[in-house]
Amino acid sequence: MGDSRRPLLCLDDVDLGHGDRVVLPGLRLTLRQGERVALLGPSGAGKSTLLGALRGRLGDTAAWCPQQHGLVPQLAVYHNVYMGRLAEHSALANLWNLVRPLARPWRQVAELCDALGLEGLMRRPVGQLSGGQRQRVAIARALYQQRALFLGDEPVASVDPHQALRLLALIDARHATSVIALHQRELALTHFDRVWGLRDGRLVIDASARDLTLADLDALYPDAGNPVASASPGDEAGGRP
Ligand SMILES: Nc1ncnc2c1ncn2[C@@H]1O[C@H](COP(=O)(O)OP(=O)(O)OP(=O)(O)O)[C@@H](O)[C@H]1O
Repeated sequence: MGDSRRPLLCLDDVDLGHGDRVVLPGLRLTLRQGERVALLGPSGAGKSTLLGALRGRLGDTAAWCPQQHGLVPQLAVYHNVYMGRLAEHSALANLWNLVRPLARPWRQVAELCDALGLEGLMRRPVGQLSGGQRQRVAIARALYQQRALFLGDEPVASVDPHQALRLLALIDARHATSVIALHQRELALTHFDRVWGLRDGRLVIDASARDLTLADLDALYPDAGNPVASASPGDEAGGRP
């Protein structure tokens, strides 16, 4: 299925990193239209580095949900979500909106907040929300951007497994193509079309999800054989057995 879809972006022997520091040398991969890709790998493997590079190349076609959320704690949920499209409005409209929210964006943000279980929190400063609620505000802001493609750096890391599924379904409903970093291996197999797996600076898995097993994904994690060490990422994500 993957190969028949139109390539949106191809990396062919590209070095990715930060300044002089190469993290992912000689990377080769193709992102295809309509494909949902799970990006897996241990901490420090280069998931954020790869997402940053995709984001740089895809530009305004991609909605972006960063790992650190980038929310302004003093501002209300509404204003944080509205920031997703700040650049589309004039400075005057943005200033006015800060004092007195504009009717149309308010309705659109309210709809998103309802869908994300944030109803009643539109006026609440983000600094007063729980970690899971902040995560959903960050997703709302990315959805509000209304782009064709979604790039997410662990957007479902701090929610329970049931909620993770709901959030991924919401992302899917609004974006045909997505690349999402996550630690929940089962979700990667059940919810995505393709898995990219990074380890030791290399893309060691680039395969259709239906051709992979949990054992294949376990091999990405150097501590997979050690129950104490391997329990921690899943416990944080709430999704590993
Ligand atoms: N701004 C930066 N400057 C230099 N090196 C960086 C920078 N950001 C990340 N790195 C390094 O690049 C490597 C890959 O980091 P990256 O954040 O891409 O990994 P990750 O897989 O997203 O990790 P995590 O799951 O912990 O978020 C790490 O060795 C990290 O120290």
